[in-house]
Amino acid sequence: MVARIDQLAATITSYLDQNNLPHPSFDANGPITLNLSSQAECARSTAINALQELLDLLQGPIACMLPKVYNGTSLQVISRHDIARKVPMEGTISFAELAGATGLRASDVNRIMRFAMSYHRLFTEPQEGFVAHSAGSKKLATDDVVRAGVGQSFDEFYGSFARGFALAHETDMSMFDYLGTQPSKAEQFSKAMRFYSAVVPGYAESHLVEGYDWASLGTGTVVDVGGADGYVSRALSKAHPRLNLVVEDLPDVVEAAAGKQQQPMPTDCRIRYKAYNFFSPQPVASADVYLFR
Ligand SMILES: C[S@@+](CC[C@H](N)C(=O)[O-])C[C@H]1O[C@@H](n2cnc3c(N)ncnc32)[C@H](O)[C@@H]1O
Repeated sequence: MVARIDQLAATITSYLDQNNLPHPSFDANGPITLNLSSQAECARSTAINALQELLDLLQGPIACMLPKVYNGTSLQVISRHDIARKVPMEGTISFAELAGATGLRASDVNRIMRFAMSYHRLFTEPQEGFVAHSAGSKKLATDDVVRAGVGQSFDEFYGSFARGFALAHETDMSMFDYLGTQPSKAEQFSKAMRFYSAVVPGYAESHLVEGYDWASLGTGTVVDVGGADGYVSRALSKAHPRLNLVVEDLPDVVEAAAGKQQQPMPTDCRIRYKAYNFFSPQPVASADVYLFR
């Protein structure tokens, strides 16, 4: 399959070269479309299908079942605050200036923009802390039809997921309040979180456990905010038994989790459970880490 993709890419490249057309690029001055002949266009769509199949094969059958639209928050924010038009056509603007222009916090702007850069290939960061356009973000800034399409998809449709849940379930409650009234659905939600971490490779808690220098915290305190039944904290505690862990979640979840803790735990495990609503002030002051995932 890879040889076939190579061959198709060569067909496209040779058409572009022969016709003096720009090669695909996310650079701010890169082409938005390739203007291919019907034969080269056929090579392009065949290559895309083959690459998609290769990607699916490498990601495996579970990833093929998962929705692709959960990661729309950065596009929602970019659209709602018209960020593409706040970035200059030439040159850069700092994250801090973008924060000032949008009224958002600089740390939020930083995370949202970097996510859009890596996931959607919108904007670039040519110098640390400074944003410039990519081909996609420049198009978003200059084409009101593209802006409308992104706004409709991510500010209107994506933004109504929460209310959509309430309508679908004929309730005025938020999803988590609703789950609190439906034990079997709450159990499904809790298992679904295990599904993501145990079955979907990129979400495994091992990345969190192995990706940070937890040992440097010694007997420090880690608060696992919205920690569900504490499976992430248990994995952390297993690898770093000296850590003190506090799992915080809504009362129903904590109650159910505490019930499960009758199962044997490692004797040196230091995990406490605390009922807490994260829209209220944090009750555990001065922890070393507040974990939110
Ligand atoms: C997406 S799950 C993530 C669970 C876990 N942190 C993980 O990494 O799998 C979100 C968690 O936040 C909890 N949660 C939702 N609203 C909350 C609130 N207002 N206060 C505290 N926890 C909340 C849910 O009960 C759920 O366990």
